[in-house]
Amino acid sequence: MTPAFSLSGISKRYPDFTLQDIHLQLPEGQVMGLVGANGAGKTTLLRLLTGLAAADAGSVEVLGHRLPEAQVAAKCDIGFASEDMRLYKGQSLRWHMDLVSRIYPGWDATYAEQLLKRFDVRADQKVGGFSHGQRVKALLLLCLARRPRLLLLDEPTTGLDPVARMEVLEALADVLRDEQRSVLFSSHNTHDIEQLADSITFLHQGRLVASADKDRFLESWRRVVCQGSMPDGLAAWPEVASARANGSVVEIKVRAWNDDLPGRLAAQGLQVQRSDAMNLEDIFITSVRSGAPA
Ligand SMILES: Nc1ncnc2c1ncn2[C@@H]1O[C@H](COP(=O)(O)OP(=O)(O)OP(=O)(O)O)[C@@H](O)[C@H]1O
Repeated sequence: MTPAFSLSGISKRYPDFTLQDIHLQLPEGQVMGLVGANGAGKTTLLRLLTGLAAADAGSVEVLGHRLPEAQVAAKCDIGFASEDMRLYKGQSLRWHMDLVSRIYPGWDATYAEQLLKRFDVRADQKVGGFSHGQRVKALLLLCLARRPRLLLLDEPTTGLDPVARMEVLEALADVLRDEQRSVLFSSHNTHDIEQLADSITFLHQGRLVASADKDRFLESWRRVVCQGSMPDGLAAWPEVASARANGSVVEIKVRAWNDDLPGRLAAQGLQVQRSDAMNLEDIFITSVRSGAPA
């Protein structure tokens, strides 16, 4: 089956930043969450997939189309929504809907009307008067109602109040019931990613440091509580992302749990008392602070 996208050996250089040697594929029908700190390169990666930026090295294929050569064909099947996209302030949302429906043959007018109701935005209002949340919803509506095969969403829920956020997440979950549609979305909200994504891709300073099935990724991380005193060199173990002592309790955050770890810790005088799952937010913060691969 043709993947929704395939990036192979991609590099993109800016004066103060390089996205380096990215190899990444999204199988069709899957949802990938893109996680990374500010400036990690998430938007750059999304822009490469839309053809808005060109790679300096490597190859980009979207829905079987090679970019930038076949970007016109690819763009018919890609829906991209990003906060910095411009709408015509003096025109209504209805005007934008008519415009997009004339350009894209896949426009689903019935679905567009449903989204208007669900998002509670007025089609006859000029978009220049929209609040931030209404603008985000308008952009998503224009993107979703085209029924693109690949949705690329840059921070789709940033700045939304909890109710609006839930509406947007529910609309996305609806889209995802159709198994032919694939989604890559970046978010600082790790809860959204945990809720929607099948897989998680972690960028750190322009490098891809992890990309894995969500459940496997979450299972590999553990917060381990031990009794004893901190052995020398523990923080340098490859699977240890952080280690700190508080009296005779040592808390270790482990990025690659394996069953022989308790035995190896015991050999260093540490008795494992508990090992708990970690949520994505905790994993994200621990990885960024440790500055090391997830
Ligand atoms: N057109 C450009 N010219 C020069 N530098 C750029 C350009 N676009 C992005 N960069 C730089 O590339 C780096 C990565 O930016 P990018 O927007 O991809 O990060 P991000 O992970 O999306 O960040 P955020 O979470 O803050 O949105 C930043 O240091 C940014 O300044």
